[in-house]
Amino acid sequence: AAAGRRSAAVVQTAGGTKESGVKEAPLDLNPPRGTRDFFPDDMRLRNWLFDKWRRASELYGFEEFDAPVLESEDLYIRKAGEEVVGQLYCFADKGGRRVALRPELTPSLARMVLAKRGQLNMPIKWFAIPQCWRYERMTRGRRREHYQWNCDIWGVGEVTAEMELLSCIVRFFESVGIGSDDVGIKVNNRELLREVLHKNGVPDDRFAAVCVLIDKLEKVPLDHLRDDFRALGVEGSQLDSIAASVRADQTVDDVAQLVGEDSQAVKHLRDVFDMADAYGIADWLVFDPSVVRGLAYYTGVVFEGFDRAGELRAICGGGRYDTLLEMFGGEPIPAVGFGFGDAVVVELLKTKGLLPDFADTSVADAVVWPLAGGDETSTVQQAAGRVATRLRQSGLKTDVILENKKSKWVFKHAARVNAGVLVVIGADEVAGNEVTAKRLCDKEQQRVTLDGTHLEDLAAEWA
Ligand SMILES: Nc1ccc(Br)nc1
Repeated sequence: AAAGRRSAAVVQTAGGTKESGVKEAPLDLNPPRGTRDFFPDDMRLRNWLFDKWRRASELYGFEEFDAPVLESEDLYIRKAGEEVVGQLYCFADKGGRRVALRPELTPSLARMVLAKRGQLNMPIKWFAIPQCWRYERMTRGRRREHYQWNCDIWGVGEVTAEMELLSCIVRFFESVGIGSDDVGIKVNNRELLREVLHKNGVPDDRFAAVCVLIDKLEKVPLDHLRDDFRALGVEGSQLDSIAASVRADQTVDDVAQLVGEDSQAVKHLRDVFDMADAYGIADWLVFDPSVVRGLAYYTGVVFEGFDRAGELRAICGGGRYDTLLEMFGGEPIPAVGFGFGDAVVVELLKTKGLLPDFADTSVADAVVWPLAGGDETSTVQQAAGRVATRLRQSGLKTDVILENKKSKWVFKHAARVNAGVLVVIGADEVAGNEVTAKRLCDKEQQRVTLDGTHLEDLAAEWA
């Protein structure tokens, strides 16, 4: 790569060529297009968000797992015209194998479940926070990677699984100060659409592709999609009837009239809303028959978190996908899950003034300062190493001044890392097996012997 950057001025000389000096093309200091660097301040926010996601997951009894960021491309080859497949970050590796950076986690989870089939204690309730990728033409300048919290329940066909996931999402929102006035969760059931397609004579093998197109109706007018629907054999009054059935301004009763009150789809939907009170999430849920989500493999209840101000893209989304294993040649296992990206929720927190303040983050409890620079530099630096080790072994986050620094710099550094105590080690202190501990909030100080654990106790008290 370095060679690739060099534009060697090659001079033809008698008997051959030689590099006559190399003009280094400037290294591009930006991260690759569509990706992000996480400097410490960025990392503090990311860790804060991931910790909130982890706490919500563990509160609901989910176990953490992960899978490779790189998967066989075969895992994502689906024919329903999904954007996530059209933007696959895929390539041939050096062995000529077709691989892809995962655009989502669910297919990896399905592969893992299939690999361990019969050996897993069902139901499984697993969560992960994978980095997921897409390759999108940068003309739209959107990101090519994001971190997406995933929770999935496998082995439960009952609506109770949906309730666990919906309430886990709500608990997360509440844990970061977001309420049901700020955010709602639209809930629908793809089974409704399947029944409407049956009534309109659309063969079942068109269901997934029709759902992907219906999902686009949220952003694209129906007339712009008529050709795509026609390609699926759905057109004219048939299409108009289907489009009317997914209009957002309908109640569950309205769609029950359309598909019949004895419809399983209606029953499952009513079950969700009937159970919402028990889970304390009734204020969050909104029936919206226009929500189908954009993934081909959803088969049942689907849901989508949204900001009620209507300023942001969907915050999270998920649904039931009972037949996914069939796509991988396995016997189906009922499953339901959601994905929750790290971008929109941070925008929401910003608009609500709910981003955490890390100004008081304690990077270090104690700073150890060897007064180096003179003939005794090595002596005081060794003493600093011993003292820092003792403080660290006692559990105190301890920073050491690693080179000869002036006092003003040291005190400014100690303040920047929000340390509570500065332990100063001069040559005379070393000789007396002592150090000077300074409490930084009020400059009180004590000469402390290194015998016993008094230093650790004092440092812990002053940290
Ligand atoms: N699937 C996916 C992957 C990466 C980003 Br950014 N958005 C969506």
